[in-house]
Amino acid sequence: MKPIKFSWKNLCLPISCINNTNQKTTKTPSKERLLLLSRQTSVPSKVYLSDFSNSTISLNDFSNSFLIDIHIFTYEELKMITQGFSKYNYLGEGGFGEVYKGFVDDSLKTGLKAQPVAVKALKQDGGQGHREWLAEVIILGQLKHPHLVNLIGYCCEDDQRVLVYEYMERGNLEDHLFQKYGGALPWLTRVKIILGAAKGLEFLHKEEKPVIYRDFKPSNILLSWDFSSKLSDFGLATDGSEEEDSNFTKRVMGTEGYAAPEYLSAGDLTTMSDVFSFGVVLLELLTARKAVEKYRSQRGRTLVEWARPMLKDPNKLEEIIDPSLEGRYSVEGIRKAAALAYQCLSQNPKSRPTMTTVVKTLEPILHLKDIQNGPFVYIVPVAGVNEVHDIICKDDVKVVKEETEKEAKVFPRHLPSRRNRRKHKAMRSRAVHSDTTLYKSLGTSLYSPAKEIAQRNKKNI
Ligand SMILES: Nc1ncnc2c1ncn2[C@@H]1O[C@H](COP(=O)(O)OP(=O)(O)OP(=O)(O)O)[C@@H](O)[C@H]1O
Repeated sequence: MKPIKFSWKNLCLPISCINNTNQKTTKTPSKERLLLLSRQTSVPSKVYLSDFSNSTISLNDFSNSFLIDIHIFTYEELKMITQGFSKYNYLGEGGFGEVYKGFVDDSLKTGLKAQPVAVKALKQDGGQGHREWLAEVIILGQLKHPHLVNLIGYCCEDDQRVLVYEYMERGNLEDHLFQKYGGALPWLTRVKIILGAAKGLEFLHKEEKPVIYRDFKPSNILLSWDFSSKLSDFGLATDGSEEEDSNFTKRVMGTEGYAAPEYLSAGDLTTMSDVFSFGVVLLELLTARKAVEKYRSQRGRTLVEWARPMLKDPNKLEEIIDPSLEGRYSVEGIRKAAALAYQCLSQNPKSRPTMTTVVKTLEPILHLKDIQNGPFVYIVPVAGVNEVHDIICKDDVKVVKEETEKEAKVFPRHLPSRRNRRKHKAMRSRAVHSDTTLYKSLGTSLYSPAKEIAQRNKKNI
């Protein structure tokens, strides 16, 4: 069930639209600044969302010198690369509009790398969509980071507003976490995903004018082939420059179940609101339960209300952890992550950690080796060694050996029956493959990245 969304997408926004010449302008504070910027030829300055409010200046009016590597497409070009927005290229639909896969190369624009792209076309329902589109262009056009989805270009033609992003092979986290694709996400993959998203948020918060993302949730976390995560959907983000417009900042926008209590009750929007939403997503990753599940009784309606009291109690914690992990996780890692979620979900924004602290807390969890029934134990038994040998390296084998010896000492006489052994193997195999893949992608001491790159080039991924 889709959570209710309250945003510009369903509220009318009293902000000027670009190219809207009928707009009544009571003041034009930024017009001069924008004209000045447009004439700059050397080092481009940053522009902020407020530069466009109450202004009749459009993005097209100045040379986009402030945007980094952004291409301007015509609507015809986008139609061509998506084969006429064909249903075969359809990726999905959000509040902004429909998303289609396409392919670009330098025959379309000089210097454009050959790559698949995601083309997001604004619904033609007028109103707030322009502001969302503009926020994406202004913010993602100027901020580049490995954990923010890369904006490749845009189209602004008559009423058409379209965004072109790098294509993310594995879609969004929501579909993986809530099992649209089947199979549970392994523990280390979850940690890798949430750490990447945390780094994206940290980067936004550390900007000179901190960017508040405002819509942190699994469907806005996109995943690449190796489960690297990137934040997308900056339509609700604000760069803090709109503070003076109380109508704008006090209006509550976001997605039900993720918004911070002080923002919901008083409209107080700070970077700590994002930290609260981050805590909700971390909780979703630990429990594989949705932030809002309508079928629950009124008392425990939200995930936070239900789970937060159990996060600090090691005995109760086990009760809320995603059962499909089947115990294959680091107990220490789970405890640290749960304690972190607890802090992020504090009612008092001042008690929440900054995203820098969040990143520092999560990073070591990725390297904890106390994974129960983990991949290292699996690959030793007689059957199956050869089949996984190709995907492991020397150091893996060393760890495997140590783990096996440790196990043999602790449980010398309780070997599993033949039937159970087989069951065990089948249960583990999924995690073995995925977590070994993850170690590879992390480039830890367990894996040599050069080998992977050579393999990928061979497969032409
Ligand atoms: N860059 C991308 N690469 C691959 N798939 C994408 C990309 N951007 C969006 N999608 C897919 O397109 C669909 C719609 O995404 P979109 O971001 O518009 O909405 P949403 O985040 O699902 O919902 P909402 O707008 O309510 O937040 C989703 O299935 C998403 O995974």
